Amino acid sequence: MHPHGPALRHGGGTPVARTGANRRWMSRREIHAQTGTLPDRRPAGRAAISAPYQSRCRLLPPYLQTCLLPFGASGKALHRMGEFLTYFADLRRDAGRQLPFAALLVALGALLEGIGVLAILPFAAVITGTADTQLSRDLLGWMSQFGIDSEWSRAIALVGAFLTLLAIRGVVIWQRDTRLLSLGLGYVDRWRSKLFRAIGAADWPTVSALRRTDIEHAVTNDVARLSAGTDQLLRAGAAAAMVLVQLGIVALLSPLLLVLVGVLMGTALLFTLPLLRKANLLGERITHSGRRIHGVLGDFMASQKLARLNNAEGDFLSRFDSAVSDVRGHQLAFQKSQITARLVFQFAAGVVVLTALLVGFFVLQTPLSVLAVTMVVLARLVGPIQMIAQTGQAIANALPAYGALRGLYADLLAAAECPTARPVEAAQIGGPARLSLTDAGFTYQGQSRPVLHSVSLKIEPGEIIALSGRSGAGKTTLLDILSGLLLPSSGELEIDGALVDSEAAMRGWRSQLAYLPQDPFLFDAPLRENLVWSADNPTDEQVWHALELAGAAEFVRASRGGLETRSGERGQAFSGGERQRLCIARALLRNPRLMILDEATSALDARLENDILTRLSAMRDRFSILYVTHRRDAMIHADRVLSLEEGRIVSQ
Ligand SMILES: Nc1ncnc2c1ncn2[C@@H]1O[C@H](COP(=O)(O)OP(=O)(O)OP(=O)(O)O)[C@@H](O)[C@H]1O
Repeated sequence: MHPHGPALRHGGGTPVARTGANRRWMSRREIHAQTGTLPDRRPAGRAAISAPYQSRCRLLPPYLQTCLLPFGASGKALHRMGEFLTYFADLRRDAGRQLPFAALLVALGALLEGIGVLAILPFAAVITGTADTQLSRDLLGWMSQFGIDSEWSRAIALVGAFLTLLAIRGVVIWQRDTRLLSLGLGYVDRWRSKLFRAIGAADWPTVSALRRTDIEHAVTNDVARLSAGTDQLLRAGAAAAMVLVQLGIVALLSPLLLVLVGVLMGTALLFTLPLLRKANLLGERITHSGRRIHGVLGDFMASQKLARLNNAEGDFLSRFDSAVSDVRGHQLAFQKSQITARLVFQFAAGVVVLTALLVGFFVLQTPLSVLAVTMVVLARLVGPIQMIAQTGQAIANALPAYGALRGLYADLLAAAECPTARPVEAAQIGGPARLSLTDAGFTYQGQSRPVLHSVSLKIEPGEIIALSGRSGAGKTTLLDILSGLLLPSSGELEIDGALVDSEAAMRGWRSQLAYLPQDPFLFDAPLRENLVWSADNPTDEQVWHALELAGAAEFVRASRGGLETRSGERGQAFSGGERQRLCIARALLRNPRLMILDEATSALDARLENDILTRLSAMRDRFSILYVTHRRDAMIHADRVLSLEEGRIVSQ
């Protein structure tokens, strides 16, 4: 056995189920623990976010469902409540140990607000010279124990106490608000980061099936909506605490008033309940139309040149306008319903305040100072209660964004490659690889027709093999299997005698090879960054050497910035042939044991292609080479030429 064989076999991770390309490396129980949701048992290969996304949510506990159903709560409403509870539990879990402290600050802030309001009573007593409540009498008595008897000394003491209270309240509220803000921001940051990681960790069939613009929309728009909703929810939590304390004060002053206020406030809140469903529906539509905007924009940017050449900008523009106007329409409808709710509530609140005043004065004969405090309390309650009602709408509107994020995350986790796989560095092994593929078959997810049928292929160390075949014959699919991106649906891949049959082994194998796809890719970054990106800190000397071998040194030297030249978006600053040569240099810097070129020299003229293949062939003591080409001239460098036809190797 090859000394490095076990490294390919092991690396941790237990497959839960393994059926060719549809593998699961994390159990459903694990996924549930991380996301609060259970992924479908459907294969992960086609995990594109379907729109509208069917979020799978943990349902409400059965006892709650039983309680709510008689009140006409529909299945959809229960589903939405379940989704909200899942979101809330997720937020709570994420806040972790910060939560009790934040809750303490919220409670303290609310209490200080309440005490501040109650301080009006002794003030009123001092100003009017009458202590008409027990609280004022107690406080005045307590002050006279300390010799604070005169009106002036009482007023000064009260002003001093009030200012101190205000200062403490300021500090607590500042602490509370900054904590809540960082809780909310941290939560959405972690969502962004875990999505990003999950994309990186998901297997190739899943990731390649995702639409790039859907991912962009999820990581930007959906997360931004979740952020706005979370921020409002946390602030509403603080407001709710304040409302509770102030209602406590009303209860202290006059329990009957409390009942009155409670009944009328409840009625006002009920006005907003029907709007929740609408807010949720509009949220779903905003998510859907937002994705369309990203999709059209992505297609337009990717096909700029073609769109201009075909005068097709108008088509993109009308699709874009239609999606933008849809989003605007839904947002406008949502804002209108918020405005309606606000106005309805303000009207109801006016009725409450006036009723409380009239009932208190004429029916209950409440003392004037108590009535004054009650009015202050009620006036202060209107804002927070209104905010709580609006938060309900905002959350209902943001829940579809949360559902989309959670669903995408669950799909990605279900397709996660073994997270503990430790790839073996090529430099540690060295020397060209021996590769053996036996009876490999492959069928793409959702397709009935196999792309590859019983393909067997051996590459000896240092061997150079050319692969040709018609378009669609399955060449790229075969290369993806040989490079450990796809697991064959049947058959086996062995590297140096070790079976590549697990995610860990696939990751390990990928770190030992260099793969040059048909479309050479460069980031919008300096050339140096582009070249050393996947290598192990090469020196400038090594970088230039690789550039020489790839036939790229000359034009890099000639460019004004040298290695610091920016390559532009997707390498636009260089021609197709130059990009290919830069990518070959990057591949060489990886010290690969197998070099795979999928028509990676197709943009070069025959002389340059010949030149580069000659130089690569001279390095067969370092790596084996497998290259796809259709040019007869290019095949002369190969020891063997294979031809693939309809998924079968027909000549060797
Ligand atoms: N992700 C995918 N999902 C479903 N089918 C796919 C996928 N990728 C490729 N196919 C199908 O598999 C077949 C082989 O594709 P492949 O890209 O391997 O061919 P190829 O020989 O490399 O073609 P070309 O020379 O045109 O690049 C094609 O019929 C293609 O439609």
